[in-house]
This record gives sequence, structure tokens and C-alpha cells, in this order.
Amino acid sequence: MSSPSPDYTLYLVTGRELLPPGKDYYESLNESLEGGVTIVQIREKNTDTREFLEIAKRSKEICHRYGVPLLINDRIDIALAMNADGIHIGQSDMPIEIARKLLPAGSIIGVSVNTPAEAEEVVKGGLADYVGIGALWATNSKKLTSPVLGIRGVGPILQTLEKTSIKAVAIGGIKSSNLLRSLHGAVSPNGRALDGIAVVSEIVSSHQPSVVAQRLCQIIRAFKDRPFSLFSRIYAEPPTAQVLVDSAAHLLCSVKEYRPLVHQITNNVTINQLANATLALGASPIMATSPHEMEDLAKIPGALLINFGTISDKEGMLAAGHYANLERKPIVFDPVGIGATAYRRTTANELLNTWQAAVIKGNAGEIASLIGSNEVKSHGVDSLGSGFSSPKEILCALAKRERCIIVMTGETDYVSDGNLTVKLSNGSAFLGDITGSGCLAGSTVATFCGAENKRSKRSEPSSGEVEGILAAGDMFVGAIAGVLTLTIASELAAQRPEVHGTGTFLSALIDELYNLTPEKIIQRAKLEVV
Ligand SMILES: Cc1ncc(COP(=O)(O)OP(=O)(O)O)c(N)n1
Ligand SMILES: Cc1nc(C(=O)O)sc1CCOP(=O)(O)O
Ligand SMILES: [Mg+2]
Repeated sequence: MSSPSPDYTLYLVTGRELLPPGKDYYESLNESLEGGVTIVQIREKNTDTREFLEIAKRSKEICHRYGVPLLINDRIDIALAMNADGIHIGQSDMPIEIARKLLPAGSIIGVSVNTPAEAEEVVKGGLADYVGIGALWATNSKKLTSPVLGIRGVGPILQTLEKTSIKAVAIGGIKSSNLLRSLHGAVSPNGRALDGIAVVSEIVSSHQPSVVAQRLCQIIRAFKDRPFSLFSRIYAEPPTAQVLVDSAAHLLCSVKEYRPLVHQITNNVTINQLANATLALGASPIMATSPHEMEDLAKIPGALLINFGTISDKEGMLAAGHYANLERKPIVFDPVGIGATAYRRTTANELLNTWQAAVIKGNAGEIASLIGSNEVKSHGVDSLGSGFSSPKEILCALAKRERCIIVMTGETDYVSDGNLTVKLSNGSAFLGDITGSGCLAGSTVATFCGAENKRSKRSEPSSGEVEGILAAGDMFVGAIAGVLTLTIASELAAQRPEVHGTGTFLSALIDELYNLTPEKIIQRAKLEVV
């Protein structure tokens, strides 16, 4: 294999047919390199050998001026004839054993993979320098012969590369607009991330390829600098329960001070309840569902709750999440009743493949369905039985897979960021008897995540400008605060003399949310680090 390893950060695969009218190919290549492209592959699917050779030779001259290696797609004869730095081969191209023998020592060889089994073959062979994983998203630049992976299809492939030196890039439909989500989502459970991304149209079809390349590079480099600090603070040592309770309690002051806009797409059963709870805490609710207003709403700081309740607004949910990711607003996802129907499972997958949630909240049945466990069953939107025997392990695994904070609600609540898990034991039994208490938890979590996001951007202005993050602030604390607030308010409401049943409880609950203070939270919180 070649050494030293090339820089795969921004891999340009050429596509002359996609150049904008009037744009010269060599001019475009030059500008792309100026913008920061780190490796180039010449891909000519319908060009005569003679012309391909000329293009490859001239392209190599240009790339080498920038110290960038040049690879050839498919054609070993061309690579040999112009002494390319390497080749890229697909599953039906020249076998890598033969390619490695034919090419000079030290040549870079990349192989396309679409499944973990294909990646395992590459690992076993021990002859490849990198894999091109695709297609990540749908693309118009090539007629695909394998299924689109979606963001969550990449992790299992990257898992096969753990403990190897084989590098990995993803390809297919990657744009500036989905790049952050692509990088953050495409990570193996043990944290093996992509080494770079490969693009055709985003750069080639631009009139200003250097500007586009520069933007892409900036985002990838920022991600590489901090790939794992997603939505949770990295603690030098594990925080104590008291530190977590104090931080969560004081976040209530930020809710009142910053009054984040909490955009909530929720089911029509609970819409009024959620809006009132948000207002009672001091934040500002908006319950908009039309896809046409999502871009504008995402620009207002705060958080987005997507509770897919009756799933009547799927297009709005897709658009809202997409724009929230772009604006680095935290998304709280509540996959209500996901186990109940195949449509719910497919929709949850589609949503989670399209945007990156900061927090996923569910009851034990919903969490079981998300992780594919039979240990806890559900009935409609309700969870049955006594829960998981090892909730910590289940929640850590799901947090690592989905790369976000997981909240599991029930008689006892849990919050996990994949490393740290806390158990929360507050709450009145009345919560189990009213409609939408789980939805309320999603709403209070979103309210505190919105406040934390706004607080963090205000108090550390530079963190809000970092290109590589999807939401500033500590969403782990936001999630804990959201759960504690609701459960403690429910205990206080249940104690009120005027509460005789669920009707009076519900209005007392809104009153207690309204009157809650950090001191009451600190006094009553039952939080254990598990
Ligand atoms: C970096 C990178 N990854 C994947 C491919 C696809 O190669 P292949 O499967 O051989 O398809 P064609 O590009 O030959 O149509 C690639 N070219 N580059
Ligand atoms: C060349 C290529 N290979 C793919 C694969 O899935 O293996 S997708 C693709 C085209 C990628 O183009 P764009 O960045 O314009 O979507
Ligand atoms: Mg090929």
C-alpha cells in the first residue's frame, strides 16, 4: 500500500458533463484546487481513450502544482500510460489483486463499497488504501446500481474498518446543505468517522468552484477537529449528581431570560397542552406545520420539537428538521407509538435519515422499537411491562448509534449521552393517567434545549460560529432539566388541596410549571448517575 496516506478531506470526482455553460473544465479544476480540494479522480465514462489520456495528463499537471494526487476512475491502462497516482475501482471493475500487481508500488487504490460485506472483503484482501462508500444520498450525477444507503447505512460499513488503516470517504448527493448531517451521522458505534467526502456536482456544476470547495473544506475540517462533542459537554471527569442537578435547575433562569422560540410540530391531541406548558415555563411556543414556513422559522433561535403523533405533516417534519440542522438548532424527536405500525417505523427511519436529532425521547416500548429489541412490548402508544433489565446498556447503545441524547420516560426516567447515564425518580402517578404526558416531556425537553442553545451562543459567541457543530450548548443538561421540570411540577401539583382527579391535576400542573424555581428543583430532584 502507498505511504504516506493522502489527505482525503475533500475528494473531487470530475464530471465534465455537469460544468455550467461556458465554464472551461481546466479552469474549474484549477479553481477547485485553489478552494482546497485535497485529492482528485478523473471520471470519464464516455470519452475516447486518446482524449481521456490527454485530459488525465493535463489534469495531473494542474493537480501536482497544488501537491494534490490524481487518480483515474476504472481505467488502469490510462493510469499506467500517464503515471497516475492511483485508481478508483468499483465492484465490477478490475479485481484489486490484479490492479495492485499492474500498478507501480505506492499507487493509491480505492474500492467502492455499498454493504458491510463488501467492506469486509476489502479489509480481508488488505490491498486497498481507501473505500468509497455510496451512495449516501440520492444523486442525479450517476445512474445507481446499488441502494441508497442513507445516513444510518454508513455506520455498519465504517464498523468493519475499525482497527484497520483503510481510509473512508462517502459519496453520492453530498452538498453543503447536508454535509454536517452527513459527517455527524456517518459514524460507527465505536466512533470511527469518515476521513473525507467525495463530491461531483456540488463543485463541478458551480460557477465558483473555489468558493464551494472552501466552504466544504471548512466544515469538514471543523468536524474533524471535534467529531465526538456532539450535543453534550466533554467532562474532564464525570460530573456528580449535584453538579447536574444545579446546572439543570439554573437553566430555568435561561428559559425566562432568553425566552427561546420552541417550534413544535405535534399531534392535535396535545397541541394546546404543550403550548401552555411552554408559555408557563417562560418560553415562546409556535405550533407551525407547513413546509413553506420552515426555512424562516429555523432562523429564529430556540429549538424544534418533532412529535410525530398522528404523522399528518411528514413533509413539514422533513423540511423543519433540515432547516433546523442548517441553522444549528437542536431537534428533539418524539417517535410516538413507533412500534404500532410499519408506516410509523418507515417514517421514523426516513426522518432520522434526513436530519440529525439532538435528543430522541420515547417510552420503553418506543425505545425498544427503535433499537430493534423485543424485551419491551408496546400497545399503541403505550409501553407494556416493567421495562428493560439493563436500561443503561440499551440507552448507551442507542445514543451511540443515533449520535444524540436519549431520554426514556416512564415511572423512572433515564437520560443518556452514550457515556453518561442518569436515572431520575421524580414524578406523580397522575402523569400516567392524563393524555399526552410523554408529549409534554418532549416539549419541556425542547424548551430547555432551546434555552441552553441560546444561552451558549450568547455567552460564548465563538461557539455559535463553529462550522462543525449542529447545536451549540449542552443538550444532556437540557434534557435532564426538561424531565426534572415536568416531574417535579407534577409532584407539587398532586399535593395541591384543590386537586381531586386528573382534570384539576392538569391545570394545577400548568400552574406549578409557571411557579417553578431553581430552588424547588434543587430541593426535590432525585437524580442518580448510573
Ligand atoms: C470515491 C469514489 N467512490 C465511489 C465511486 C464509484 O465507483 P464505481 O462503483 O466503480 O462507479 P463508477 O464511478 O465507475 O461509475 C467513485 N467513482 N469514487
Ligand atoms: C461517482 C459516484 N459514485 C457513486 C456511488 O454511489 O458509488 S455516487 C456518484 C456520483 C456522486 O455525484 P454527486 O456528488 O454529484 O452526487
Ligand atoms: Mg467504476
